[in-house]
Amino acid sequence: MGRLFYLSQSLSPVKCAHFDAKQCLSCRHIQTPLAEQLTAKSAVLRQLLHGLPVQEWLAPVGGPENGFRNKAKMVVLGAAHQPILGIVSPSGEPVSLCDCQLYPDDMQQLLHRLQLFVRQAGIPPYRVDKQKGELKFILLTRSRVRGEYMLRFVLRSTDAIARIERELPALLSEYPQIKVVSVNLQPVHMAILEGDTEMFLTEATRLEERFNDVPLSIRPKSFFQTHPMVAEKLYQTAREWTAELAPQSIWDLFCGVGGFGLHCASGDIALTGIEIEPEAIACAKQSAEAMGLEKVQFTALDSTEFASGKQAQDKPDLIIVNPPRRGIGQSLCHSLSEFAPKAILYSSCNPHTLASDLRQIKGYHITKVQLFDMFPHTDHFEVLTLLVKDV
Ligand SMILES: C[S@@+](CC[C@H](N)C(=O)[O-])C[C@H]1O[C@@H](n2cnc3c(N)ncnc32)[C@H](O)[C@@H]1O
Ligand code: SF4
Repeated sequence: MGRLFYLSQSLSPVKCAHFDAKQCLSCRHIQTPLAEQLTAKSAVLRQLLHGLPVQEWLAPVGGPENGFRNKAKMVVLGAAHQPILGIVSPSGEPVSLCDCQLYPDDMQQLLHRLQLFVRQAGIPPYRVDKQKGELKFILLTRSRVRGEYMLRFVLRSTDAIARIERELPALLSEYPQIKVVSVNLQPVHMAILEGDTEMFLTEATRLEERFNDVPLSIRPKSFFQTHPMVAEKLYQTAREWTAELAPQSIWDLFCGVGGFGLHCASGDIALTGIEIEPEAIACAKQSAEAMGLEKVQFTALDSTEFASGKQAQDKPDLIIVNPPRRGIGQSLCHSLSEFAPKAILYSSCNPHTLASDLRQIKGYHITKVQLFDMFPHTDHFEVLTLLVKDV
């Protein structure tokens, strides 16, 4: 593999007091310098793709070692008079992670302020053991381009909404960069993070983001990449590889809010984006409109059904797939082999399912593989792979 490419170089490990105290073990490799982590990830990837001929291994792409993460999912713990936003440690104690260094400084500051907000509003944290209390999680997402926030309260019932609304004006005047506030109702006593009902407490319902020159939107239920700096490079790379192929038409399957397709499309290229979550599709449509793209169609559908259904008759030159961790599976691998587009661009956050899917797609050879370090300090990473049809 070529030289590592970093936005910032670091040879010494990052220190995290919570990790050292065994309070939070999420970053299991945080004591290893980032460059070494990436070398180890590259070795894992090579091992998993062993036996698959790869023409070119490109240099892995990394970012800064902290301050990169745009999304915080905080469990609300403690009591109404002393709430804690964080996690339950492996030894069972509540730990505040408002100072987690993965978040930018301004986000850490806001998390501390939100801890105070919960206290001032007097909202009782939900107690899993007693099945009592109201506030389960606080979800905070930051748009990098504008430094703006989407704040979501996950509540057991509507009982605490009046208390949130009472304290909200003071919070919003102190933090005008909070643009979207909503309540998500999750009434079930289960480990799931959020429920179906979303109630907005602000007029705005989406956060504006921009990667490279592409405007993107973040809505409560739309998937969005959590490492903007590396995601931006991932999309840009997909765009450059696509330009070399000069396709007339593209499918972007599992398109989310459209990041890949919108980077790769242009006025001349027809783009079809397919995604299961309607909120994400609404965002993608809005971005396409803002970009003035006309030959674009985004539809909320199951990707596998779409690819195996009648609508699949107009076969594209390029199919982009960016599935969840489970991969695309046998049926979609089969459909891709049958459609036989000129090329397939597969971006994966799980190299295990990627390796098994690649072995099931027939009639293609892998021309490029590049690792993107989207999840520093963990075992996870993103991989972009280009498959070109055999002649
Ligand atoms: C890893 S995310 C990628 C999203 C997008 N490509 C991006 O770059 O942000 C996977 C996406 O697949 C969507 N998804 C999950 N199952 C799906 C299915 N069966 N058909 C279509 N989309 C699905 C999820 O909602 C999610 O938006
Ligand atoms: S998630 Fe934050 S607090 Fe936990 S180990 Fe990583 S850096 Fe430390």
